[in-house]
Amino acid sequence: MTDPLSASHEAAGAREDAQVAGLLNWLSGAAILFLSGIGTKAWFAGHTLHAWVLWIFAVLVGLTIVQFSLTRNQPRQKASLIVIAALLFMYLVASGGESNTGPLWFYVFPPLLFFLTDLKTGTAVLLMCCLVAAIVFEFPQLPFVGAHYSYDFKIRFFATLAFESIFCFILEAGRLKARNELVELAATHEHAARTDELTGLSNRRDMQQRLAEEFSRYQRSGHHFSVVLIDLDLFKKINDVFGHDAGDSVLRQFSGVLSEVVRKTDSGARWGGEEFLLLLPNTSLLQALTLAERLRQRVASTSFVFRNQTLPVTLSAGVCSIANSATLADLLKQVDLHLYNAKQAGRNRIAPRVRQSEDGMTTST
Ligand SMILES: Nc1nc2c(ncn2[C@@H]2O[C@H](COP(=O)(O)OP(=O)(O)OP(=O)(O)O)[C@@H](O)[C@H]2O)c(=O)[nH]1
Repeated sequence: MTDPLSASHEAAGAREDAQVAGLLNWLSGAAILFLSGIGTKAWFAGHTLHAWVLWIFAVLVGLTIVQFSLTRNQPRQKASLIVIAALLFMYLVASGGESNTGPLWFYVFPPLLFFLTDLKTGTAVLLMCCLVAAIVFEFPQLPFVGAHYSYDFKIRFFATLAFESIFCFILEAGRLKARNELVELAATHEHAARTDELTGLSNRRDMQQRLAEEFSRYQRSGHHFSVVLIDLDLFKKINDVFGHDAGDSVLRQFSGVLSEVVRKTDSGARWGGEEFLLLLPNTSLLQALTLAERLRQRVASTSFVFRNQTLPVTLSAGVCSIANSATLADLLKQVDLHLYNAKQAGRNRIAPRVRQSEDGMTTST
């Protein structure tokens, strides 16, 4: 049977992905504006090559937006942005940018890295870039290195960068911890709102949502589904004779049997007091009747025990397919009517009944 808790986690994950996608686009747009603007300034200051390099980086960032809109692959977009940012900062350190101010942009790198990737990868990339910066600082005669930095600048640059990186790391670790706790809490609350406390099955509210989703899927794709409305027989008697705790125990034991009998794709919910509703996707009326009958037999042959006393438990059920109903409300009305007929016919049975005709065809009445 489908698990309401994993559904809550999936919903939270999808919401977060959508938020990150929006933020990434905003960030990329801002980066393009900055790079184009500073490139233009460099152009007018006579630093033609520097201007072209910055514009090329602006185009590369633009390409990551195009890449994401075509593939919807967020991890790949993030990886591309990390590579672009690392190359840009390396270029700024090696060339010195305008008036040797290039390394100042390096301070943008730590928070950006921790936003784009996890703490471990972010730290690894940051250390690697710092190593390259240290080599550039130490060996200004290397090819592609056009900047010379003073000893004081180098010391202060690494000291402040180390301070900023550690600070960013601690903040990000705290943010992640708080975020995980919040996601867990939200999922727990959402799970509680969808679950019946006594049996652990979905509650009526969750089932109504599932029914609405399945009905719109049926309208779109034409895939049939069926429902089974189950009522435990003479349940009041169990409560009266054995006590309310015994009744609660029967409801829990029955839920266990129900979960064992139905398929993983089916959903079962506690519909009301001692009533349960099964939603069976891609299931015809006859298939649903077969499953309901199997469940009835299983319950009738199971020993429900409470404090060493065996309790008499049987069920009656109504079954209906969406193929025989115009609307969801009509489906629920019909299945309720079938349940009523099963009760009227003497309980411990399923309605409509299945008949084997002379030509071997199976029909329901
Ligand atoms: N122990 C327990 N009993 C419940 C719970 N919810 C509903 N009930 C009881 O279930 C009983 C249902 O009784 P009825 O509606 O008369 O139905 P029934 O005795 O099952 O008779 P039929 O449905 O006609 O077979 C009532 O006594 C309710 O109090 C619950 O959560 N725990």
